[in-house]
Amino acid sequence: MSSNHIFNYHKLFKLENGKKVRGLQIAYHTYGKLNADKSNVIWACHALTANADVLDWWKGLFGENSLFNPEEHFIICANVLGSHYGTTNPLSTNPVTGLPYYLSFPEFGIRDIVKAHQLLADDLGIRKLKVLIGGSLGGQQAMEWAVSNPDFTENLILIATNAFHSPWGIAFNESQRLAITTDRTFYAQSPNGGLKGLKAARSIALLSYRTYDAYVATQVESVNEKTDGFRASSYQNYQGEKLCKRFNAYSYWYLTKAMDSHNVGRGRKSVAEALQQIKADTLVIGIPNDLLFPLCEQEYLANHIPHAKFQKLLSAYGHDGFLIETDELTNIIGNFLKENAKNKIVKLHKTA
Ligand SMILES: CC(=O)SCCNC(=O)CCNC(=O)[C@H](O)C(C)(C)COP(=O)(O)OP(=O)(O)OC[C@H]1O[C@@H](n2cnc3c(N)ncnc32)[C@H](O)[C@@H]1OP(=O)(O)O
Ligand SMILES: N[C@@H](CCO)C(=O)O
Repeated sequence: MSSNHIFNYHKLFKLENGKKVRGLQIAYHTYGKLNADKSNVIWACHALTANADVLDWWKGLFGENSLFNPEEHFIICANVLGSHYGTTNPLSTNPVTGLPYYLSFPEFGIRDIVKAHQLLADDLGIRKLKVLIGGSLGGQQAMEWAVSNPDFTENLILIATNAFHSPWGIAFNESQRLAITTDRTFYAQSPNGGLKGLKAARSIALLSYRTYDAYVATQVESVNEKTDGFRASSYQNYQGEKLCKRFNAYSYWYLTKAMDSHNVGRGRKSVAEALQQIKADTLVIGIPNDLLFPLCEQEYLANHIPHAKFQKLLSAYGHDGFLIETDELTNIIGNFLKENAKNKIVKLHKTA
């Protein structure tokens, strides 16, 4: 049902900052079949440390018998530039030197990720998306794509994301990079370089992805006698180690930089004017207790994207709720898509 592929781009890939990537490779998954009129494409953009296998990390929303299912839809998810999961990244071999890039990898931004995915879409002959969806860094990509190519997407779903990364978000990312650079092995430039730092970085990041209540619900002690060895401590260690087993510090470094530089207003008249370029029917979803991407950021999006709808997603988890609350997301997004389809039929009848 799922197939994973590699797209090779044979020309030089020019980044927003003028630097170039030679031999760009994009790892992507597809599920289901493209229908005859190519009107069933769902494109999912992944967040910071996920991969192209959206049926794995977003199960419940994506999968057999789910809202986005391969029986009905042609689902595409591509691994982002700089990530650990198959797309060109700092551990890839630089064709010019014959050596891995590590810290010589060029800095890139959300626009470069989107530009790469547009090349992939063009190569696949995809002219229109039925749905473009993403949360967090995935939402930043989906938004940038809908701004830079407004006719490409029919329905846009933006979850727990923002129009430009906030000083608060940048400060969290910088703290994580500081943790990585205290690990001197980061500069040794080997595949395992900086892993102790990465462990600390993930521990810091989790504090922004979760909530006080989530820690109380899962990590509270059952006895009063403890003075050390707390569950919450072992949880932070475990989560840090878990990421180190599946990711690398260099990709993490560059991807947090890409998130920092996200700003749909750069090089355009303003952030508001950029958002007004969006033509897709848009649903913005915010999580009220999201510490990292607070609700005011999604309210701003909904107020500036033409005719956007806004919905709250309740979650005890905070920001990471967008990956976890798939039943509620199914309800909210399913209703939005049904309503849109109904309105389009009514419009067609009126104009007929
Ligand atoms: C190739 C790949 O593997 S990609 C993996 C997919 N990852 C992604 O897509 C990135 C996005 N995903 C995520 O960020 C996360 O997976 C989320 C937000 C969806 C869920 O987070 P999780 O870490 O799975 O859930 P949660 O915070 O409840 O932690 C549960 C884990 O912590 C462990 N744990 C819980 N409490 C403690 C504790 N006190 N001490 C030690 N370990 C603990 C559990 O045993 C469990 O371990 P497991 O993951 O090995 O089963
Ligand atoms: N938990 C997400 C980041 C939060 O958007 C990830 O690891 O990709």
